[in-house]
Amino acid sequence: MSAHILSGKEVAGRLQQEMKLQVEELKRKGIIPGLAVIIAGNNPASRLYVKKKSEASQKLGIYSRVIELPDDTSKEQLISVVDMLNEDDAIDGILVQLPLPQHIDEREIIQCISPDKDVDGFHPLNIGRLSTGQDTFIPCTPLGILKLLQEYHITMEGKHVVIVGRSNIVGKPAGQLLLNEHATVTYCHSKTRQLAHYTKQADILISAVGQSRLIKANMVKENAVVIDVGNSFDESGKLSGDVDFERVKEIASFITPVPNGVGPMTISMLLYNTLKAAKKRAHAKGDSS
Ligand SMILES: Nc1nc2c(c(=O)[nH]1)N[C@@H](CN(C=O)c1ccc(C(=O)N[C@@H](CCC(=O)O)C(=O)O)cc1)CN2
Repeated sequence: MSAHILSGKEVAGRLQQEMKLQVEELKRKGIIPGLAVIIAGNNPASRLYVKKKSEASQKLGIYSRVIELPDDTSKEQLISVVDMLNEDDAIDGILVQLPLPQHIDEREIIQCISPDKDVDGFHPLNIGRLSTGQDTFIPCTPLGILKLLQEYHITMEGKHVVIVGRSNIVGKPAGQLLLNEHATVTYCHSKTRQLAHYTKQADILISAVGQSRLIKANMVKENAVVIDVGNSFDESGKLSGDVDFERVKEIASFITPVPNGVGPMTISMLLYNTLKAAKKRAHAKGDSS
């Protein structure tokens, strides 16, 4: 039997309808949630993602500011934009679209974002909070995966989750998050020997490497849940995930498609984190008045 499709598009749409009501409620209290996205350079994929973020924010009634900087922006210029946004009361969430141009060390920029406005959850303080199980901004893609699993009533406790990819954006925080949900987590990466040996053991397999159709049917256990975070292009230039979807769907119990699986959830969770930041502002305003 063919796997059930985990439709990120559908779930994200539902969550956004709920969040729209929450934005309206905040506005009634005099708070307009605000999100600033900084993009440096001309990476076409990054530009598309930023456009999606800005459009989705506006659709919900979130104030959206996109700051476009040239490819040769210096580290100092970028930091001064972040500093300015840290001080701006109209902005609840700040996001620096990654990757940055090669001459800039992402880590140096991310640690300048106020942890209270770090809606990507990439600041070292927020990473520490996640790893110690404290309330924090959880990186958008891992949080999107968690919400998607929850929406389809897929439990994580005691399951063996195998993550292929160890990026700071997806792989590492996804492992921390699912560990907090009491899963047993195995990380695989580009230096892992006999990848299939591990992937075949997964109850829940998450692939986040950006390599078109890396995960073949013979690498997946019968009835596994398969989450595809990949967004790359195949040899014919078609958008493709990390998973050989057509074959793997015959083996898996649940599977995310690409597009319309994890991608829309990433965008929704950015809105969720921005609302979380704005709610804190509303709370602080209420407390002081
Ligand atoms: N600062 C950040 N940078 C990056 C992040 C991030 O979370 N924060 N993640 C990725 C890119 N990303 C968001 O920024 C992202 C990737 C893919 C999608 C998406 O919706 N993909 C679609 C397919 C693309 C299309 O529509 O053509 C899908 O899978 O349905 C959204 C966001 C790296 N950088």
